Amino acid sequence: MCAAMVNSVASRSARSINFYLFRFDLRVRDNNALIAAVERSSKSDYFIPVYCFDDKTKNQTPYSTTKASPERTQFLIESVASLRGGLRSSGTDLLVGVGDAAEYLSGLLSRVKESGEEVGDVKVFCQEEFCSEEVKVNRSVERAIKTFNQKRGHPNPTGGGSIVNSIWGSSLYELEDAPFDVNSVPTVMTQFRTKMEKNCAIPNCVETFGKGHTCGGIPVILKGEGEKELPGLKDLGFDEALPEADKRAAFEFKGGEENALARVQEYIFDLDLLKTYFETRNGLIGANFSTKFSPFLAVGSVSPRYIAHQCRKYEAERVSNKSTYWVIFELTVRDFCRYFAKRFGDKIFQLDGILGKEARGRHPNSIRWNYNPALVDAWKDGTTGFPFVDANMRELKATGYMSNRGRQNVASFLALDMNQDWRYGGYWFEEKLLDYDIYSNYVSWIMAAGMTGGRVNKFNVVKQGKDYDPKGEYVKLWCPELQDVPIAKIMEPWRMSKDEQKEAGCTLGVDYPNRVVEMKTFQRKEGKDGVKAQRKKKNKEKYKGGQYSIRE
Ligand SMILES: Cc1cc2nc3c(=O)[nH]c(=O)nc-3n(C[C@H](O)[C@H](O)[C@H](O)COP(=O)(O)OP(=O)(O)OC[C@H]3O[C@@H](n4cnc5c(N)ncnc54)[C@H](O)[C@@H]3O)c2cc1C
Repeated sequence: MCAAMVNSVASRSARSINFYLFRFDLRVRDNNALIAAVERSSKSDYFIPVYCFDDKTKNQTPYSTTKASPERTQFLIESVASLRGGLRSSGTDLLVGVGDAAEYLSGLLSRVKESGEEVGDVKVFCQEEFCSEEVKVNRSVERAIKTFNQKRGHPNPTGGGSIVNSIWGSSLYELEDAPFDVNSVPTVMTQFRTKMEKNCAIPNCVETFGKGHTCGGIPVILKGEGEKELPGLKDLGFDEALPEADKRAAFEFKGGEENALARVQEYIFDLDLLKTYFETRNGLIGANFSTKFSPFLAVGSVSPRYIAHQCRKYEAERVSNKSTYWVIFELTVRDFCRYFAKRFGDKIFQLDGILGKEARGRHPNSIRWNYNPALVDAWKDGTTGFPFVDANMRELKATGYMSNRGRQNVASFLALDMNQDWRYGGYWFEEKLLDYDIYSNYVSWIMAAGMTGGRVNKFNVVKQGKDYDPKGEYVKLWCPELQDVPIAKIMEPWRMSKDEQKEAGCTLGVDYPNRVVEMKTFQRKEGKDGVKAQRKKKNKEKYKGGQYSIRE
């Protein structure tokens, strides 16, 4: 149908409605998808920011986990509250629903229509997400609005092919600048990073929503909706009150954009920690060995570009070194996970990852996966008898955080030492992590399990414990029963004699568990793709300074 005909059917007084559906981009600053949506709307259109809480996070997954912990849900509530505050300061509001987004949006539309107001075209904008659950939400929103259009006899019920408009966002590098198409996203991080750094500059931040743009308001009938209180934990299926936070927790921040920006300012400038990040990043205890930006990035309270620009500012004002670059490097790893998921979609959730079932038994990385509930439970509870694994798993369970070093070790241990279906680990992380991010989590898991086809990093959890926790402080923090075990044996308590166990007040099998599995000696592939060869190559790759570029 041509535009002239559409205009002739829709009344002149009808105002179009553009929804902006927030998901993992809960911020008003440097939100390029939000700004693009405003730019695609006319000032005479209504512009309605919306967030819909999932009320099914308490449901069981096929891996006997839930979709979120109460702690992460609380962090999310704080983040949405902060977003609403930010939108209000920008002259609009945030309408908040609980449950199905499609039902919520069509309910809002019906209310506008029932108020007697004539509704023009309806569009929904959102940040692009590319795994099945989010795509399913988009499809059901598309269907619901099409049905609304059909019922009201709109001449163009399908919105000309796309009612829902997904816009790429929350990455460091812009998709359209990438020197490859989506089907050729490199599957090896080093290749991805080199290509991005060589060919792309990190774009400038976009202006804060509401500053440079005037957008249409919210229909009068829906104004009260924005005044509704946000749901609490109980409305989302959890107990009202959270258990008291563990005093040993490394992450002790509240959610929200202001808190995210405050943490960026604190870490980079106030505490002046950026210049030593490379040396401290493998730490295990406390808030400051790494940035702790991840929970904020996961819900989108801050953008990676904003962080990159703050790093560049720091470099200009204070010092530029390997550490200042390395935070950008890590954000590039985050990008890698997003781009990888964009290319492979739901394969990141599948047992054989991108290798596919057909490679089972034939690919060098192939594994015969098992599922032994007792072993998986021991892993989850931190009772495997391997102190470095147990300390990390107990920290995750008690606090929702685990260092990157810890995550790599426990993932490798579950998948490659215990040989358990890695998805039990992926889903457990999904439930527990405060910084759970669909792409970073599942891409990291399939990489840990060797299911991307690249190099397999099998971690020796005893050696890693000795290297990264040489005094056993971290292990003792989370496994206090090992407090008096001699330091030489703290990562392998099974080497203690009966007398030593008695002296340490730690009898194996009574005070601390016996090992649930033997650690395997893993036959690594050698040759040009082998671990030794790769390591040699890596050691040659010296830091040459400022490898990323930024649009000033
Ligand atoms: C099995 C496994 C699962 C993981 N699951 C998640 C997850 O659900 N959410 C998540 O944000 N990170 C995940 N990571 C990556 C990493 O462990 C965390 O991002 C990091 O520990 C968060 O702490 P930080 O913010 O202090 O990180 P920093 O070391 O300060 O790094 C700065 C930022 O860079 C990004 N980053 C750093 N390392 C990685 C990485 N390996 N992969 C992707 N991004 C990275 C994060 O956004 C992080 O906030 C996972 C890693 C593994 C091995």
